[in-house]
Amino acid sequence: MTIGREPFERIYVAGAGSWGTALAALCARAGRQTSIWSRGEEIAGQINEEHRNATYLPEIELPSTLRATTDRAAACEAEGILLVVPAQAARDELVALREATGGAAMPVALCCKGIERGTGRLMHQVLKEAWPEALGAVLSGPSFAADVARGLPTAVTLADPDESCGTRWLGTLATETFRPYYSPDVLGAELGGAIKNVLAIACGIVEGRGLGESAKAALMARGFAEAKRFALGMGAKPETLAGLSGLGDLILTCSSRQSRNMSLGYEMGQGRRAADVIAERRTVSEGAATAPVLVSLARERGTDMPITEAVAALLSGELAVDEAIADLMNRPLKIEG
Ligand SMILES: NC(=O)C1=CN([C@@H]2O[C@H](COP(=O)(O)OP(=O)(O)OC[C@H]3O[C@@H](n4cnc5c(N)ncnc54)[C@H](O)[C@@H]3O)[C@@H](O)[C@H]2O)C=CC1
Ligand SMILES: O=C(CO)COP(=O)(O)O
Repeated sequence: MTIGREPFERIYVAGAGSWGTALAALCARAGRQTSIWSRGEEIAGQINEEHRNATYLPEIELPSTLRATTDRAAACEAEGILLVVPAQAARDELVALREATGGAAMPVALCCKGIERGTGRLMHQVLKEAWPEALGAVLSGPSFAADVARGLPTAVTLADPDESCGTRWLGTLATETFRPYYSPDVLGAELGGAIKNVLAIACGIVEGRGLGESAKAALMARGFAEAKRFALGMGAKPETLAGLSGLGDLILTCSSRQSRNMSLGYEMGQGRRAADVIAERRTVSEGAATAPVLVSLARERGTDMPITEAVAALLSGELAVDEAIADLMNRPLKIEG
């Protein structure tokens, strides 16, 4: 396998939130001709004129070569697209991009971490339906936008069923401080990223409620067990779950209140209603939308996911924190696995 040959030289980033902006800055600094699409004129103007995204990544000076636009026609010039809108907005964005590019066979790296409400589809399945000609890949792993934008060392998974396209993505994204590893396992990479967001809410609740470090470690380990149970049942590979996009991202997101999911859980643990916390934020907490969908999928498949069930019930207000803890602790004793 020859890694990193023939990078995509022209990149279009769909979404100018924190992660889209960080990835666009990464590509532009690596010398790629990069355009970033924003829904709003204000952010596009700021990026072009002040080289800053004051709303989503205020402390970072962006490269002056990065061009922002509100016109999806810019995607026609690209050799590769990074999709970085919230998971629930992915389908509409992909349909619009397909129209803008005339249904081109475009490499599209899916960077959002979530499962679609209503359909239970993963992002690569949404891509297949919304833009069947596109060549899908998944970029996932432990990577806070602010860390990547600052150039702090980061390693992630780039999953692509097509090895030659995958190695082109590696060559496109790799820098001295950003290290993508190739995997063919799109399903595993996506599931790890989507499920860890739900588990991070649970860890935040434990921290916010002051239940201690031992409880948090137990939750992470049992959370990982249920993530693995579900993902392997769907056909994901165990090594992907144990890797950067699975265990790696679970550790990061559960450990830091920099995570929007973890901090949402923290506020819930402090007694606030999830809906109130979500309503006052500008940024997305993907786990809140993914939790109920994941519960439905797990029930359909007969997979036991007690922590995910508890998070969904806490988010909807059906259950109080202390009741959820008591339910989890009083389950029948069983063999670990
Ligand atoms: N921020 C991070 O550190 C990381 C985020 N991600 C994932 O990237 C995805 C995007 O997250 P962020 O950029 O952090 O979110 P964000 O909350 O910082 O920004 C969201 C962006 O999406 C846009 N947006 C919102 N609704 C939209 C819609 N209906 N149609 C089109 N655009 C819409 C917003 O205008 C904004 O530009 C999420 O799935 C997240 O899990 C993945 C890795 C790291
Ligand atoms: O996915 C992330 C880090 O890898 C970011 O997590 P949050 O969306 O919870 O902030």
